[in-house]
Amino acid sequence: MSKIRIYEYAREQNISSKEIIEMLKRLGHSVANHMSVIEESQIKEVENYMNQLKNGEQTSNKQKEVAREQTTQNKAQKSTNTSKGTNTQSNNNSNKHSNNNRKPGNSTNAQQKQGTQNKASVGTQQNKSKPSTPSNSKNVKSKDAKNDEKEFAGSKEKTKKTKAHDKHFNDDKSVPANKKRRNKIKHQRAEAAANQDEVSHLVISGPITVGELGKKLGKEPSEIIKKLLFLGVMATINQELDIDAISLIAEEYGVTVEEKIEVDEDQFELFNEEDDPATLKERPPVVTVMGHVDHGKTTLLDAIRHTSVTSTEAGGITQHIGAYQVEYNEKQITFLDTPGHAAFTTMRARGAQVTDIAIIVVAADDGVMPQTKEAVAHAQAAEVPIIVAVNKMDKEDANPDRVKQELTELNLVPEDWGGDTIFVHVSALKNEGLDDLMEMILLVSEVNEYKANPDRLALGTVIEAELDKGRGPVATVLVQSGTLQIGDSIVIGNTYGRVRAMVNDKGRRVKTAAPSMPIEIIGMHDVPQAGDSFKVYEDEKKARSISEKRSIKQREQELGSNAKVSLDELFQQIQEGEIKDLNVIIKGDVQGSVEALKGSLEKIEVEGVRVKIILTGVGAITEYDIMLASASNAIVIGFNVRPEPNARVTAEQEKVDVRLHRIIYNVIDEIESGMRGLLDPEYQEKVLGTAEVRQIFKVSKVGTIAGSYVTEGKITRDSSVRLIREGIVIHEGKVDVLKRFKDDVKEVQTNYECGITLEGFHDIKEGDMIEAYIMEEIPR
Ligand SMILES: Nc1nc2c(ncn2[C@@H]2O[C@H](COP(=O)(O)OP(=O)(O)OP(=O)(O)O)[C@@H](O)[C@H]2O)c(=O)[nH]1
Repeated sequence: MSKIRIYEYAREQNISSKEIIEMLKRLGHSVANHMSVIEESQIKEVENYMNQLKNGEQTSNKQKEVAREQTTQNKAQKSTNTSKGTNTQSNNNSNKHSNNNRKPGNSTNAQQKQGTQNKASVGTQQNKSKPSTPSNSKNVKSKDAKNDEKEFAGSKEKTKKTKAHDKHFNDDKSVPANKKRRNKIKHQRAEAAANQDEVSHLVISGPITVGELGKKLGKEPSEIIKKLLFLGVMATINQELDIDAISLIAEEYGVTVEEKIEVDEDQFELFNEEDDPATLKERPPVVTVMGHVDHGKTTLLDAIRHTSVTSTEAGGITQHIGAYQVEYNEKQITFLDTPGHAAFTTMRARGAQVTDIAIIVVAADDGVMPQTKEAVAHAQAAEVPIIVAVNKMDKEDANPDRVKQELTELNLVPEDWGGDTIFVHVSALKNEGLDDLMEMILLVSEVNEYKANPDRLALGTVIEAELDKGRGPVATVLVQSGTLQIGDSIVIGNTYGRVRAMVNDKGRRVKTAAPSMPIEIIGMHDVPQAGDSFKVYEDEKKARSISEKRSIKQREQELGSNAKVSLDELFQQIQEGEIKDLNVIIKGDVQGSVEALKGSLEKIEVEGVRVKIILTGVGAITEYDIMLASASNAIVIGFNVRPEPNARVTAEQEKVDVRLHRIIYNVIDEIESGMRGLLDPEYQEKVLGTAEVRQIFKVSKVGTIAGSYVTEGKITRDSSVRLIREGIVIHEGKVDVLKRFKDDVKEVQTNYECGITLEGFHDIKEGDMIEAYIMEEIPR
């Protein structure tokens, strides 16, 4: 064994990779992550370090022997306990005792193996293990704090030699041993008492580092580190401790800890301000209509609007904004008239859920089509109730049973077939079945009791927004809670302003907008984006400061974070418990391969993580696929297909991991490796550019020359290329010759024409796209 990756070594040693990384860092080696390779010499250093720690602990354990004897009986008794609560209480004891016979630092694994017995130990490094409850911790302290105080005294002698009072202790060699000990304890108590005067109660609002905790407790960080070590946690001064670890450490100093959950005022979309149930009033349901192209969405929405208009206010059918309300049986229903997918994808990707009910329109003469499947996937991913409108029932070849059959395969089982999905037969063209549909919407909404508090400052979501030449930034928003009023100071996305005017869906100016009401507003300083949240504040100054904070935060996030799942980080996220289902979207060239891939991927299960396929489809990867992936935290697999150009841009913006393959085995291997943390992340593909084949020249000795036009980036002589026909990869290989006019050239930039021949491949056609790429090493 000369070179080995950290996670492999960690596995061998039964220690977490994090702990090994931590040790290496302390030893002055810079390592990137669990995939980093370590040398044999480094391993030796780590082993020495572990031995030192082990010996150190054993020495201090000896010092504790007397104290331990007192608790031996307890231990024996406790080790036979099986109830979780009791074991939790014994946690500190068992931890310390087990320090005798295990390597330091392997606490995490050891704890995991011991099951609940050690579960409540300070799971700081993993940050996920459940804490002991405060009452348990108190019990821990009653017996163990005293031991720890002694042990702590021992450690202090070692770590704080330079401090004056400790020097005095150590130098005091003439004093007899017993007296020395007595002095020490006295000193310790005095110090503890002094500290208690200083601090007896801490208010913490989230994780803090070891150093910060030391400061708050008036203790040296090294003391805290030592204490953590005895609790089985290796920590550095800059390591963050969770609230449970903080409580345990603080309690050892007799300090109580209170966790104050600070609400990040500017991140208002992230938390729900709970309204008192008594203040909640019924609100109209918000409905989105989705379906395959030409299955009749627009006709259906028009018919619904018309029904409502003719029954309530003749004449005013002009729709001004992308959402409207209709009245039926004296109840209001809000319809979002944005392209169905956008309502789900763009908004969900931003964390906004505006739709209560999804209507999936399927033409009875055509059945389930690719966009029907997509629509169903979006609605299912958003977990909203679905009503199926089987449209075009007036047509002779209408076959509603086929629709039912096909939708059953997507887990939408009709009620009359024993399922719970409502199917309504309609003809949007002939205005038939609309009453049924409206009644079903009201029924679903009655069952789900959609409610909001109208008597508060409003909050909601932007449906669409634009810059109007005359009026400035204009946004159509949906009020989701509270009542929006003219003059309100509003933060909307990253901009703010004062609501100067509001126009409703009938084009009328209004002064207030209640929950579920779509409204067009003007008065913002900038144009927000669809899916942005808005919130009203008491005054404009506050709104302005909140919006500034939001802008800064967003910029920081854009710069530094990648919160989405990527295969490279998957293993880490699985280990940290962030992922249980790996959501995957598969797009492929033919249905057969998509199905085969789906079947194989669903069989993979690693460390309790399953692959969950949320959408499959045939054809190029579209922007909608990317937005769905972004909204559902999924990765996208393209099998023999490529992303459309705007999909590629969106994937970069949304930081969606798109994996493109031509061999099923490679896909399976890659996903499985990612899940096991074995992915080799050293190389990644970088697309250089794309050229469109505009003319074909067949030359007898040369073969097919593709007269091409570089539409994006550049094509280089030494790049690898893919030939793409209608979104499907026909060939992968190398450029043979690259020419501008008669000259061989090294590269051709955007907006230039060129002649390209491919190595060993001549079946090029006009309209094909040539994508050039290189394999690039990922900097570590
Ligand atoms: N026979 C019949 N035709 C219908 C019905 N509903 C819609 N159509 C026709 O189907 C065609 C497509 O309808 P649209 O409402 O434009 O379909 P869509 O789903 O909105 O289509 P896109 O907006 O392009 O996505 C039009 O010619 C409609 O007249 C129906 O109930 N019966």
